[in-house]
Amino acid sequence: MDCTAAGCLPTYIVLGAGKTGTSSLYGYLSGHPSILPAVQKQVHYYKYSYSSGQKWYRAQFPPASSFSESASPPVIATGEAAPGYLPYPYAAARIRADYPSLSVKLITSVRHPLERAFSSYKYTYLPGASGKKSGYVVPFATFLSAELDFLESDCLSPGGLAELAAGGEAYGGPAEIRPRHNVVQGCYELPSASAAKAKRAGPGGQWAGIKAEHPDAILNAGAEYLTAALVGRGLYSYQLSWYAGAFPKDSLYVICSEGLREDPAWEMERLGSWMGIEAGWGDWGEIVKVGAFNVGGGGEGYTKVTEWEKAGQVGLHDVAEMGLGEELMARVREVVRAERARLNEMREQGLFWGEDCGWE
Ligand SMILES: Nc1ncnc2c1ncn2[C@@H]1O[C@H](COP(=O)(O)OS(=O)(=O)O)[C@@H](OP(=O)(O)O)[C@H]1O
Repeated sequence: MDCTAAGCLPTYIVLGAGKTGTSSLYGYLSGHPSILPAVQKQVHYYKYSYSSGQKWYRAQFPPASSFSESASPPVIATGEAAPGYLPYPYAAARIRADYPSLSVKLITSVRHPLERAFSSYKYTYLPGASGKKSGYVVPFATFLSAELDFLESDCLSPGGLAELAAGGEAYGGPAEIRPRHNVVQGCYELPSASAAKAKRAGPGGQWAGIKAEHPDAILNAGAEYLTAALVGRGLYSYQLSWYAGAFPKDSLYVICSEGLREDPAWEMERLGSWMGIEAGWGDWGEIVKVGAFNVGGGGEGYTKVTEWEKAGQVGLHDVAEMGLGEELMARVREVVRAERARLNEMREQGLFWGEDCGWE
């Protein structure tokens, strides 16, 4: 471990994309006797608090005296999970700069992009969840359709916003790991010259048609960073490619959130052994019995645990409830198929550990 008088750097970091099961992942890891939690799940250092400095960051984790390789069981790991790291290439560059020996273990969970999008949408816009602003509540299908148009025409097209925003100030990292696509920032967030160049208003360009038709549409309710890119955040492969470029192949572990729902003990055993946690040191089966974290979102939902019996089909929504017509559903499936194929291609190149998530 990298410890100084100021404290220890985490041995693992969960790179969240938002709404992909990271609260459970962090909750289970923190439940193991060989892994100590941070002072809070969402330290957010590499996104919001980098200017606080590394001394501050080290103080977010237990001191060196808390770890011992000779204890029984050994206590050898600590870490944090943040929903906002994966989509931002500057987070990859910052993490790399903080770990010159590239020794940190990077874990991310990916979830069926449609389920992820609906979870974000519900969390922010549905009555009760949003309730923050009054106005026209844009149906999920309308958001999706507008975003798919935008992805095709402006964002992912050759020379589009995602490419234009790769590198440059938004990134700020070394040239050799410069991303080829910066989807979330480039297409949804930067009020940049690149957006103007592509003749979009940006940010919010994906909503141009919705704004014109419904001037009272609620667009920026609450966690806008989660909802501006309902589909874009689920294009994990583009985001993972920065980490794959910045770290050795065996530093990255990708877990399917569907696996974490269906057989959490097995998933955690596999992940634990990749992290160097030996089988006899703790009982993952017992640890995951606690339930599922952050089901249905809400406030600081990442600390909320729902017993498995009450959680129902965690992370599986009724497609009928989403209100997508056949044509839109077919478009979504095409995007999901392409994303699954890109992830599998990276996996086959040995870029990260994990399995095909089997998304349809
Ligand atoms: N064990 C397990 N396996 C798979 N999926 C799970 C699990 N536990 C929680 N969840 C679902 O993950 C969603 C919350 O994700 P996050 O914790 O990453 O959200 S956040 O971005 O930190 O707010 C949230 O999805 P929704 O309920 O659809 O909102 C959780 O239900």
